[in-house]
Amino acid sequence: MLNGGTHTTSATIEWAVTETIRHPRILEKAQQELEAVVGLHRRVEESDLEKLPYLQCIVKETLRRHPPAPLLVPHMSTQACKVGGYDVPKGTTLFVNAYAIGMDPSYWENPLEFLPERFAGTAVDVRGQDFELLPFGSGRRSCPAMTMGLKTAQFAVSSLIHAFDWSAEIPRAVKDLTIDEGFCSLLWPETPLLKAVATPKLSKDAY
Ligand code: HEM
Repeated sequence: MLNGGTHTTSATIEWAVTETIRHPRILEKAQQELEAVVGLHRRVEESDLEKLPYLQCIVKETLRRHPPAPLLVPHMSTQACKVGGYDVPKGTTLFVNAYAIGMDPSYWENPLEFLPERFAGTAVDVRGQDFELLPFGSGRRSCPAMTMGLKTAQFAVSSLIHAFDWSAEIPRAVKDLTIDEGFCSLLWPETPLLKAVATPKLSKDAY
């Protein structure tokens, strides 16, 4: 429970903040939404999250582009079945490649691109009902804490980009920042992605 809940959530937060800082256009759009909903005189509260659709798109896109558990956890077939024309005997260990599903160009246009807008105005969600996007798995053994994971990630990401302006530390240019992925059952940033510089942007009494 502790392992499954901590690294998955922290990887989501790290990827989301990194992608947002790498794309100044996305950072600016998210900050505009936050300023309109929350303002500059207090910090984000949990009750604000549902009023932040663009922020929700950023977290969804993060879970598509960098799913923290790209192969979910191993499953086992409880009975013999056929999948995609292949016979799967009872008792077979099965891996679901959620990473490949989220990158499938027949479902996702320009899948390598980090583009939160692709979720605007669509009903596609991350909760296991839409099979083109399965960062939490699906069915009986899907993540039992997906709501908690989502809310925690949304809260942390929105708090960080609302309370601070972000820039990448000179001399590394923003465009050169690597997003190489490391994999050891979970999908991690291969190298520390950013030495980011945070500049407070709220009124002093908000901190
Ligand atoms: C963004 C955050 C999270 C992501 C992306 C995530 C993802 C996943 C995935 C992919 C699975 C396996 C599903 C499958 O194989 O079908 C899983 C299972 C699980 N997760 Fe999460 N998770 C997150 C947060 C959490 C949190 C916060 C907790 C606990 C507080 C948690 C507890 C668990 C547990 C206990 C299981 C095993 C369920 C079972 O075997 O029946 N997860 N999670």
